[in-house]
Amino acid sequence: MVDRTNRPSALKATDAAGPEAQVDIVGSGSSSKVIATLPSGESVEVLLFGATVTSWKSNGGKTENLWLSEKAALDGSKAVRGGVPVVFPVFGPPPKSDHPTSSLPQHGFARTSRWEFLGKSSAEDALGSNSVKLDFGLYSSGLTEDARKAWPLDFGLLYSVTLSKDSLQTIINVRNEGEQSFEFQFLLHTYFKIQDISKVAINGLLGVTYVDKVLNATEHKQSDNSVKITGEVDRVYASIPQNTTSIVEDGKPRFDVVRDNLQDTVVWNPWVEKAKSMGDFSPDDDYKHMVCVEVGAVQGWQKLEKGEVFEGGQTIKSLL
Ligand SMILES: O=P(O)(O)OC[C@H]1O[C@H](O)[C@H](O)[C@@H](O)[C@@H]1O
Repeated sequence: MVDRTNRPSALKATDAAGPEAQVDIVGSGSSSKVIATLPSGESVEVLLFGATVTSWKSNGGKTENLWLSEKAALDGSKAVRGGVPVVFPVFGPPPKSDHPTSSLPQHGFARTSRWEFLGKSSAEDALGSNSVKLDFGLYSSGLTEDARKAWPLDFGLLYSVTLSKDSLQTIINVRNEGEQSFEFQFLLHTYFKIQDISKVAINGLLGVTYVDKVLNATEHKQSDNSVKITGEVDRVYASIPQNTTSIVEDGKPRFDVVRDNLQDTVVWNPWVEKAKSMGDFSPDDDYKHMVCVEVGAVQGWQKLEKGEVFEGGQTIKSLL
């Protein structure tokens, strides 16, 4: 019997989430999603396929914070282009050979697996504002045959998505449920919706060393306080001492991304040509309205021995 003690005490989807937050399961099969709405109108939508957050609205439900491609597949046929795909157990293309992840596809299997909805719980903060937490689980037994074959290790993932009035928290708990140790990488591939990429600055990375994947994976040091995006950007910032990366738009703070036990952040914008070349990126010029700031543990590997647990994630504050 597999020990699944990282599962929360099971709350059924039909249980009341406190007097006020509304939680519904909508759709069926691979298109099923969980929608949670606070009494003040803020909402979050999570597709069971990939446990992908596809929408997060703050500001009483008036402001969508996440970018989602018009051509994103939302039927389980491929990873979602937009929202917050979960990357596990490998980031990017896996090592070519001699690594347990070598047979996996780019970014691993978490974003293309069907997760279980484990339940919801609600809380009230000191100021009396509600929040609602949605828990999702993925276990080795829930993988497709291909994924299980490619990575035959026993693990349990518990992913908690907490919606509060002005923030969204997404936390992963990885447990080694087998006899053998394993290594993994993890990343939250958040697509932020922004008005105009030419007015965006990403702050909080000053002095950090990064690998520039556009410039042949060369290493550089961030020497400006702000990262500006004026062309294709694909950078892996590693071992960041600051906890918060800020997205500033037109001089005004737009999002704060606070890392919890994750040391790395990828900044990605495909720009003109790459956006055009991706069949599920639409409209073509929407690279102007998105930027990915992806928190993770992607430099080297996290190792878990039998029974060990890793926990890490992010809290995003919408500052509009
Ligand atoms: O096209 P995908 O597999 O979803 O990957 C999208 C992007 O993810 C990350 O940001 C990587 O750093 C990029 O190199 C990659 O292009």
